[in-house]
Amino acid sequence: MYKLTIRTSFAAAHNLINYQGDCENLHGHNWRVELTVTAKELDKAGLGIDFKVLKREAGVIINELDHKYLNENPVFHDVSPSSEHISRYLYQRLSERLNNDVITVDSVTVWESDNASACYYE
Ligand SMILES: Nc1nc2c(c(=O)[nH]1)N=C([C@H](O)[C@H](O)COP(=O)(O)OP(=O)(O)OP(=O)(O)O)CN2
Ligand SMILES: [Zn+2]
Repeated sequence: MYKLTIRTSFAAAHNLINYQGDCENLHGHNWRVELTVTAKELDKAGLGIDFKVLKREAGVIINELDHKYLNENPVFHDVSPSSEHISRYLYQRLSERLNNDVITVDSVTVWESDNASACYYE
């Protein structure tokens, strides 16, 4: 088995809901996202999956969040747009697009600062 990881990022605004403190107010982050997939086997070029494909597929989903107010996204209407929920959302969307007989999304880690991240995996 192989684990492959790509990194990307997006900038967005949010406010936590059902939270008491500064973060209930509108503010923003430059979130960094790490996507890790497992590959059962390699192709003839020695690749589990081309990093270009991972970046492209992650980009499709990330672009929907980039420079947006996350609380306005229907996904986060009833769910606070915490790093935990963002990582779970990205995991689910990317699993739909990438999982096949060879490739499985392993985890999505979302960093909201240099020192704080949330990782979702199943
Ligand atoms: N488990 C989580 N905790 C917090 C989340 C989260 O998504 N998951 N989010 C926040 C807020 O988004 C907030 O913006 C972060 O605030 P804070 O930790 O205070 O970040 P700062 O960059 O301001 O760091 P400090 O140096 O601690 O001021 C909060 N918690
Ligand atoms: Zn925040």
